[in-house]
Amino acid sequence: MPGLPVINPALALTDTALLSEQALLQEVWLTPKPGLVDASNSGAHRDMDLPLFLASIAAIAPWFAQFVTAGQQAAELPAMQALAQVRPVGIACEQAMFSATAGVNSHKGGIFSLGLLCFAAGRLTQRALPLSQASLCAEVAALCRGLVMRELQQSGRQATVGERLYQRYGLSGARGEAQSGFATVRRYVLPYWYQEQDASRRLLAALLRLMAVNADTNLVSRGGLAGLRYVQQSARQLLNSDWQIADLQAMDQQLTLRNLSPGGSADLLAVSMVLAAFPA
Ligand SMILES: CC(C)(COP(=O)(O)OP(=O)(O)OC[C@H]1O[C@@H](n2cnc3c(N)ncnc32)[C@H](O)[C@@H]1O)[C@@H](O)C(=O)NCCC(=O)NCCS
Ligand SMILES: Nc1ncnc2c1ncn2[C@@H]1O[C@H](COP(=O)(O)OP(=O)(O)OP(=O)(O)O)[C@@H](O)[C@H]1O
Repeated sequence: MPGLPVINPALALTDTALLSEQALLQEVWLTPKPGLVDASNSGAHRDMDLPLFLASIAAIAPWFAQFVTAGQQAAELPAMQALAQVRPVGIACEQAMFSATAGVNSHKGGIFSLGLLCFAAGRLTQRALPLSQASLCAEVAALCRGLVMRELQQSGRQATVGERLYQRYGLSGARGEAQSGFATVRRYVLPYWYQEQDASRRLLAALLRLMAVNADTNLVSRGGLAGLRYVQQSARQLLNSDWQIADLQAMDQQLTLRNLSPGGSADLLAVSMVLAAFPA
């Protein structure tokens, strides 16, 4: 696939920030992705395309090292207090994204999840602890302990999509997934990572696995619970078959027609790519 950058395994143990940037690049170039922005089309999106995503990634990329540094600086704080140290960095990074995209939300979810991973990596390395899928996910879970209760259950706020969908359906979205230590990624994606030999097919299979199970608030905000169910069932059907690229292209058309975009699963695909670079 033209333009698809490849993660250099030699970086895996040393640079979570660089891995995060490469994961975002790989995610957006990966084609065909149902309903999402990719190299062929903008899926269900009318306000975004590949050049906008590349501009957004260029704006976000320098922040990943800031998340790692913030983690190193907050290494000695108890996990529950450390989250407050990373949030201003996350918000500044979101602002850099919105400046680069003229106000379009291209990567809010990705910034949140990858920012937490980078912050966790900084905290662990500063304490001379080994980086692994298990240690990174446990650290993110510890950082986010109580987040869903504080920000979604108790606050009662309905300012963002995620806050509204929690009040309405009890979906905890990106916060819930982080608080669980990326349980969806650990349970449904990483164990099957090397089942596919071809790099691009491996990523597409991982995306299908995510779409089959993830309670993606992007899908619910665009198509209600029926939209979420539709995507989960379509992905499950493909996973139970000998799926080919043409099947993903057909699914792309169906999701685009229905205005459905699994943005949360795209974010978790990037998280999966970063984690897959580390030992279990
Ligand atoms: C928590 C955030 C994502 C709030 O957004 P919101 O309330 O709309 O939440 P919601 O979960 O619905 O979705 C946000 C985005 O996450 C992604 N997402 C949706 N569902 C899921 C899911 N199940 N799992 C993972 N990601 C998901 C989508 O891309 C979506 O657009 C975030 O914007 C925030 O609080 N930002 C402040 C910066 C910050 O705290 N950073 C800390 C670490 S960097
Ligand atoms: N390739 C991709 N294509 C589309 N969305 C993606 C992609 N990769 C990640 N995402 C995630 O999807 C989210 C954007 O989804 P969406 O545009 O549906 O949200 P929104 O802007 O809140 O809603 P709307 O467009 O309905 O106003 C981003 O936060 C981003 O993290």
